[in-house]
Amino acid sequence: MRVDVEDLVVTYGEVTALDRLSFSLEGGKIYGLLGRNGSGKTTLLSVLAAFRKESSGTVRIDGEPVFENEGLTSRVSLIRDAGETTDLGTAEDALYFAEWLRPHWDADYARSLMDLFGLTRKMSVKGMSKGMRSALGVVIGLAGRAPLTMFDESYLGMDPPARYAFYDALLADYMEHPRTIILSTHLIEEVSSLFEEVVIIGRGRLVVHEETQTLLSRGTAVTGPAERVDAFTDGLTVLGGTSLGSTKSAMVYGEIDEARRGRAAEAGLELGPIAMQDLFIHLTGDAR
Ligand SMILES: Nc1ncnc2c1ncn2[C@@H]1O[C@H](COP(=O)(O)OP(=O)(O)OP(=O)(O)O)[C@@H](O)[C@H]1O
Repeated sequence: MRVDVEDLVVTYGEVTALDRLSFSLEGGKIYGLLGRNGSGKTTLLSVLAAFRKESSGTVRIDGEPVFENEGLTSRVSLIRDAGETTDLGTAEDALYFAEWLRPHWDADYARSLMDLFGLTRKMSVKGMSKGMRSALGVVIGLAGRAPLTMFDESYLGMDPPARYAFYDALLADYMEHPRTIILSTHLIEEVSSLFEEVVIIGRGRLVVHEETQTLLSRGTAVTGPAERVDAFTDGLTVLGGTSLGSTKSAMVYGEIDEARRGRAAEAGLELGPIAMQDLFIHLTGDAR
């Protein structure tokens, strides 16, 4: 599903959570939504899911306004950090409700995901651990197959094996049933390989919206003898670096053109990729 956000403002009393935010997602991809604490990610996803009304600006999904649009309710799913369920009833009740709400619900798939995460239908939601609740939310989010499915740090409560099982399941199911998926996360390195595009927000504003590969191509690790690395990176934007003996590795932000690449090779320097997390820290460092 296509998502268009234009000049979106959301305020809570004196606090401006989203500040004239604009971007468009063409849909049919897995998107990463990144931002530091309080940057507005949850607020944005809540508006996209029609849980919250915009103060001003417009939000459209497949060209339709979102708020109080009943036609979109079954097609848009937001799984929040504590899962999508209330405290009441059992896992079975939660699955039953999700099946009722989601026209694309796949009951067999839900069953296999419950097994994967070690959940049983008779468990009371109230008695579940944080990780189990998150896993139940993930089951509901995946098996619902909503054309726009959003996970708001929904899997943070899960332990690493469960999280990796979620990433694998998500990718496999997305390949079979392509849809628009937005993942908000702080675990950037764990999930960044899933993202086709990344949206980074800071202080309620857009910092970057880019294809993942394009964003990653902006960062380069320059490694070699310390004094040659320093000479090569002089005048470039250096994000940070590490040294081991006389060898140094510096992280550079910005395009390195062919001529410079040639000079690096002549100087015996190695050029390699840097992690998305490092780019994120650089891009959002003072954007709180
Ligand atoms: N219900 C609320 N009432 C008042 N202020 C709120 C409310 N919800 C969010 N805010 C404020 O809006 C801003 C954006 O918060 P939001 O939860 O959307 O950010 P976030 O990027 O999801 O943060 P985090 O990564 O910490 O979960 C913050 O300044 C926050 O304090």
